Amino acid sequence: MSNEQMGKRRGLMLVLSSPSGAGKTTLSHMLLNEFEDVNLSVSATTRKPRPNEQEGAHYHFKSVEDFKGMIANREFLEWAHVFDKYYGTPRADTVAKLESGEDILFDVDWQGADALHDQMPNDVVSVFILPPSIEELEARLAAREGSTPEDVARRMVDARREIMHWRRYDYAIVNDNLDEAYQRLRRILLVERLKRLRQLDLEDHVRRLLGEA
Ligand SMILES: Nc1nc2c(ncn2[C@@H]2O[C@H](COP(=O)(O)OP(=O)(O)O)[C@@H](O)[C@H]2O)c(=O)[nH]1
Ligand SMILES: Nc1ncnc2c1ncn2[C@@H]1O[C@H](COP(=O)(O)OP(=O)(O)O)[C@@H](O)[C@H]1O
Repeated sequence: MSNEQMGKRRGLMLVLSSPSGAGKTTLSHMLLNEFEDVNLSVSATTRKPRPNEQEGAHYHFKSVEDFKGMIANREFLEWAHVFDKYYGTPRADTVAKLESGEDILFDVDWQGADALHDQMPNDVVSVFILPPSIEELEARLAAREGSTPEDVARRMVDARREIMHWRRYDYAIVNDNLDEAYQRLRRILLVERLKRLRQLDLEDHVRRLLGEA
């Protein structure tokens, strides 16, 4: 069985975190463009859909009552109350996607990353994206469309707080040269797919090797 003929595999949960401005969105888009079997996690939320948003594509839209019922039934891997709305990662959807061999990309802060790891320790692969320097991080934030000096200053305070948690992650990538950083990210994905526990055909393969089938 060569790598190209790799059999059925269990998907993985690729959890990316970074301080705002370090390049997480840019790197995520590159990965989603290259790999059609990697998709962004679809959260549930109590906020109203915007005109261009479709149920199940961007979010699963829920009433507050339904969302609270789902919390009580432990239907979320993790959830949070943000800007007066609820957001959460549905457990059953996530497990079904992993079982169908799909990789799921999560763009969450360190607390979300921790919660996902607690619930799914064998499925989460976590990566922290670091900026090359504090000056460069500030320059990237300032260069973003619509950013104000107050906004940049606030994000820089938040950035230091987020960076302090970098040791919790399996991998860290310094996003200096974008192409180099992306190559590292895709190598992490490709090698993690080869983990023994994710190659679901191996048990049968080895049984056949040993003449036990
Ligand atoms: N814990 C948690 N936070 C989430 C989830 N989905 C979105 N968020 C957070 O909710 C906030 C709003 O999400 P965002 O995508 O920026 O905005 P929206 O699409 O305008 O609602 C951000 O801080 C996200 O990190 C989720 O499934 N779990
Ligand atoms: N390696 C890089 N070199 C230079 N600019 C970058 C690099 N990576 C990202 N950027 C730019 O920095 C800004 C912030 O990146 P973005 O992906 O939006 O960050 P985040 O999602 O972490 O907040 C964007 O304008 C993006 O084009």
